[in-house]
Amino acid sequence: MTETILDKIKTYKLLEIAADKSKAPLAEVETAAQAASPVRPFAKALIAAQSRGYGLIAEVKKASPSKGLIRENFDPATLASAYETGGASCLSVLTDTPSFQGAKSFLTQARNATTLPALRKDFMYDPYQVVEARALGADCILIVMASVSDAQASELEACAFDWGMDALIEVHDRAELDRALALSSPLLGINNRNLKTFETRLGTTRDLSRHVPEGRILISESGLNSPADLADMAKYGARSFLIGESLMRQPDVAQATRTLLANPVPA
Ligand SMILES: O=P(O)(O)OC[C@@H](O)[C@@H](O)c1c[nH]c2ccccc12
Repeated sequence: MTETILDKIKTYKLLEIAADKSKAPLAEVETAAQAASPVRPFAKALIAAQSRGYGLIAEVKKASPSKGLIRENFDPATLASAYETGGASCLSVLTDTPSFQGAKSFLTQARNATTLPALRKDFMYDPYQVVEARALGADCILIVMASVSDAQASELEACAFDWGMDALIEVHDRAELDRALALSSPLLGINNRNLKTFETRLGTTRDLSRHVPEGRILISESGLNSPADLADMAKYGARSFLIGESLMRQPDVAQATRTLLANPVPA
């Protein structure tokens, strides 16, 4: 089989993690995590927002492997603050550098500029990264089912819970969804983008949503551009959204966020 972008990411990520561990051993990162800013409730913020309107996890995203540079004028603190002004419930901050031009420091900068809870958006394989996320201030971590085993997923989830954080479990197909439902996190993200091919179809949320049981918070992720897209996804039970590119391309991010969230379909 040919190597996918996800395979390439995993290869460099494991090397990065090994290098990070030799620079800052786990005990050191744990000490930093204990001293970090207290956890802000991430899932709760979405639940509260989607009972009144839409929950938005607004993504601080400079570039992506499929689109290249998305936003030239990029200051994580300014963007995060614009998202908060526009009514976002939570932040997502890319900390991966090789594929997304993100940085670990962006997470801390973005979160410190707001009162919003923040997701560390990165490819997680090792509990070390989860503790590191908390040390950077993260309130939630991402678990991409396409790139971890069941055992890894539950280990990462348990570590997030141990540190008081939430975990967003991301799926793209039925098999990943079934594996995700064996975990206990209520936060379930359906990624409309296939991370192996970059094909993006909102049909992914439409198709998979009917297999999501009651009690999970369904988050539609990627490729969402307009209020009409959100209304469409809401018909399928997703009232929370993870959105990056379409907001990052707007000159006035606060106004674009406000416009996107205005006039939610009734719950
Ligand atoms: O920029 P978009 O199309 O609005 O998508 C945001 C987010 O869903 C996307 O960045 C994403 C979803 N899952 C990921 C996993 C890793 C990196 C990035 C992602």
